[in-house]
Amino acid sequence: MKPAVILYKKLPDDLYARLAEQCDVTEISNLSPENQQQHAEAFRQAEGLLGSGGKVNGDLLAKMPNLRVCSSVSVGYDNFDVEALNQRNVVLMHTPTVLTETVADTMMALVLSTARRVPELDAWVKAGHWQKSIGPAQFGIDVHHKTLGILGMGRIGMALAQRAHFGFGMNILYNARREHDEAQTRFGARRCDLETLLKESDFVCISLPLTRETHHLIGAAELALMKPDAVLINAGRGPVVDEQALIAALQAGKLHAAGLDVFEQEPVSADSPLLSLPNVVTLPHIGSATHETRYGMMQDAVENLIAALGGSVDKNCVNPQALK
Ligand SMILES: NC(=O)C1=CN([C@@H]2O[C@H](COP(=O)(O)OP(=O)(O)OC[C@H]3O[C@@H](n4cnc5c(N)ncnc54)[C@H](OP(=O)(O)O)[C@@H]3O)[C@@H](O)[C@H]2O)C=CC1
Ligand SMILES: O=CC(=O)O
Repeated sequence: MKPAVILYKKLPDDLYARLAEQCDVTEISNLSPENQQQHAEAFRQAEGLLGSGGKVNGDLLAKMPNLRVCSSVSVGYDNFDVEALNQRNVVLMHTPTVLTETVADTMMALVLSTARRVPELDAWVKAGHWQKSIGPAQFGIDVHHKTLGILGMGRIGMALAQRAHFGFGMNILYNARREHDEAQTRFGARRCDLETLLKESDFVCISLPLTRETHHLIGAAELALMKPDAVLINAGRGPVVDEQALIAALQAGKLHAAGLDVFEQEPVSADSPLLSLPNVVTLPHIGSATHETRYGMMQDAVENLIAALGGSVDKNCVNPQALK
């Protein structure tokens, strides 16, 4: 008999067919309480869960007594209560690697668009303000040969360092829990403490996961350490930055600009002051959102689920120790 799975994400037809060949699929739009109630029996039967967005915690696990594998279409897994999964011996699979280069591209796009004011000046031209030669009021700041500080020198941090070092001749600083020799060898990157990185960087780029340790890691005190002409880029998770403190720092002119792909609340509220600050570039959490990469993530998530249901967790597994 095929294992029963709940699918809470729309898949392309070919990937759906691949999943349905191996599993008995119940497809729902999301993990809302209404869907959980309406499909209570499917949740009770399910051995697998595949999708992205929505909390997977003790409450949901209580409704899924047969669950063995969760497969997330994301690399970040802060939506999952990993301790609760471990207690229940539920394996969690995710999609690192396939999205790394694309997310680094997004971060570099935020670096360039904040520094050179691309969205702001695009709106200015389209509004008909370009009536004569531009002057200092339209100038930006250089990116090349500046110092780029990376918080979280993992897969994405390394791919960003590669772009910044080889493409833009930038000096690289980083902060991570451990030394990354490869970053030193390939990009001449220097590991430093958070305070030094914030004080010395022209661009502070966050590619950290959201954990108890990283929640509000960047608050008012940390923002105050940054140079007044520095730029903050966040493509990790919104709550790594205390958003109210960031708004206050930007409104007080203590930072040059910010480039944000992630927010404390997503979608960001339409009345957030971040949306009316001209020196803030906002994106709707599109780090990995290209056709090719999103397809690759969904493909990996399907294969991860099938492999883990079959007892194989050799790659892309967050908690292999949970396998019984
Ligand atoms: N905006 C978007 O669309 C996307 C956002 N992301 C976010 O990016 C995150 C990183 O992804 P990825 O690079 O693949 O993950 P990795 O696990 O490869 O890298 C994470 C890095 O963060 C560091 N880190 C973790 N906790 C701390 C801490 N407390 N203090 C200092 N450093 C810490 C790790 O340090 P060490 O090396 O020492 O272990 C590691 O260098 C994801 O978790 C997700 O939240 C990912 C994809 C898309
Ligand atoms: O935010 C996206 C992810 O893959 O994590």
